[in-house]
Amino acid sequence: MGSRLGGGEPKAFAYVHGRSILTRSLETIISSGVASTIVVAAPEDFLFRAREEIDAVTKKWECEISITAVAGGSDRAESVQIALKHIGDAEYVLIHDAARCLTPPEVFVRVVAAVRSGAEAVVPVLPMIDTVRRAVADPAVGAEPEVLRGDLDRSLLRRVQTPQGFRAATLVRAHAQHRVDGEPATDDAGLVERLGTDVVAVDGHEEALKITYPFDLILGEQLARMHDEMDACKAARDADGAGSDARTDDRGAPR
Ligand SMILES: C[C@](O)(CO)[C@H](O)COP(=O)(O)O
Repeated sequence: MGSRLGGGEPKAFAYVHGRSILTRSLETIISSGVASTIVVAAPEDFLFRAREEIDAVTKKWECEISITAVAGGSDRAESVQIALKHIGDAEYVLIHDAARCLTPPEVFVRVVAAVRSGAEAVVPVLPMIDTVRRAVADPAVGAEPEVLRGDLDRSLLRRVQTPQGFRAATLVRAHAQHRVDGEPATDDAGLVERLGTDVVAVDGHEEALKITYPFDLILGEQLARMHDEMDACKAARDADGAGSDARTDDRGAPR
């Protein structure tokens, strides 16, 4: 729902330099060339809107891959479980946060290469750059204020992004287990890890930021503007130069 972003509607429909977060995510996935089927899990009341955006993207890209929208569940895990019922007999599946709509296509390609070469679960990661400490309630005063106890060794910690890639059967098994144990989880790779399966890390990308708070939207807007302007410059150059591919921009997007 994107309540942390504010704005009163699901964040997938917030605009980032003229295109919605959902549209930008779909376009990136299409341009990465890795997907044969895309399933969008959207809040039930916004399914119509999601389908309108899907239709527009499909038309713009003359896209032949199947893109469907399904009503999501009450939380992230339930939405993924519902979406997994719509992937047909796919051998591999990627789970992506629409909110990471500026993820460069190369990250999708890296994740898919790793699952194709045998990893059961793959996540893009970045190093920790801040000092990280554990917060505990101050026993002297109750829950607030919290006090900090002990450094965590940041060289051993990673910031985990999406798309997260899986052998489909492994992810289905992880979610079946989750339905039984009910342990909270903030991502899919965490569920797979609970099966005792290794999760492999590949390089993530700073531009794959998760648009969560209003500040992220400001940052995303600037990044998107920069990319869109670069694409427009390239288009203009291509249009000037005979013989070059003037039909697509830097990311391969149709004009
Ligand atoms: C999956 C994720 O993006 C990995 O960092 C993150 O856990 C999603 O968190 P959210 O609270 O569901 O946005």
